[in-house]
Amino acid sequence: MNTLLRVSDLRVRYGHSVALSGVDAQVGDGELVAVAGANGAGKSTLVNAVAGWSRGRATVSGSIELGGREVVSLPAHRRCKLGVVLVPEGKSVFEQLTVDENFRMVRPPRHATGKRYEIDDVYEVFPQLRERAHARCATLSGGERQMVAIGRALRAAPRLLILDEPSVGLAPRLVVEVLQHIRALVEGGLSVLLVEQNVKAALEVADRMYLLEQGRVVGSGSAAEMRDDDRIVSAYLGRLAH
Ligand SMILES: Nc1ncnc2c1ncn2[C@@H]1O[C@H](COP(=O)(O)OP(=O)(O)OP(=O)(O)O)[C@@H](O)[C@H]1O
Repeated sequence: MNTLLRVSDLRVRYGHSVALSGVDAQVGDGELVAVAGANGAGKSTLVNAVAGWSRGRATVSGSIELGGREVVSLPAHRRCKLGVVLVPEGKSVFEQLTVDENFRMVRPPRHATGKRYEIDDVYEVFPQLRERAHARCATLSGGERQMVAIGRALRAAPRLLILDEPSVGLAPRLVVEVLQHIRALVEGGLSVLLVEQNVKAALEVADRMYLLEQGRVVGSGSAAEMRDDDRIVSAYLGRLAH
């Protein structure tokens, strides 16, 4: 499998406070890689750094390669044109606009290298949104809103889709549904980097997982290996559940 994203020795500081130190991580073509860790472990900092976003004054060093090209010093909009598309945590939809209007607002970059999703293609991915095409997003369920957010990201022709906690605030049934939609996109060839608090659900769909603790990768492996990792079992799965 070709490596699409290669993060090497990534360090991120907010002022004097170190949020990530020496992080190495990869995402292969057509791979779903999850990132897990406790609150404050550095998950959002990692995916924001990959996308070139920052919620504050972050100092980033190290290497971030996309398809062999160094992108660490490129601004977010240039990375987006190269196919790095981030859906941040929270509501990334325009609530007062309809589903259709949300999709129409996003056009793929002219020289997009990722797969282009026309609006009809997005409705193929999320059939239930077709029925709600003319509904204002404010009237949708949390799960549907998350699908709109992902649909908007697909419209930007991603090569690497980055999702920061897409299941936050969703009922368990919807968590599974949203994650299954994400898995289906990966089966279609997309590469996904997924931050997910619900580690059990993430391990059902991910190919591999990184575990972050205090800004460092303390464990990584295939979903099967991580299901047996003592830290994952004790912190997220529970001995009995296991
Ligand atoms: N803009 C900022 N300015 C200063 N410190 C920050 C900033 N953003 C994050 N941090 C700090 O960096 C560390 C990593 O935060 P981050 O949000 O990446 O963790 P996380 O694993 O995504 O946590 P959560 O699950 O709570 O979202 C934390 O100690 C946090 O307080």
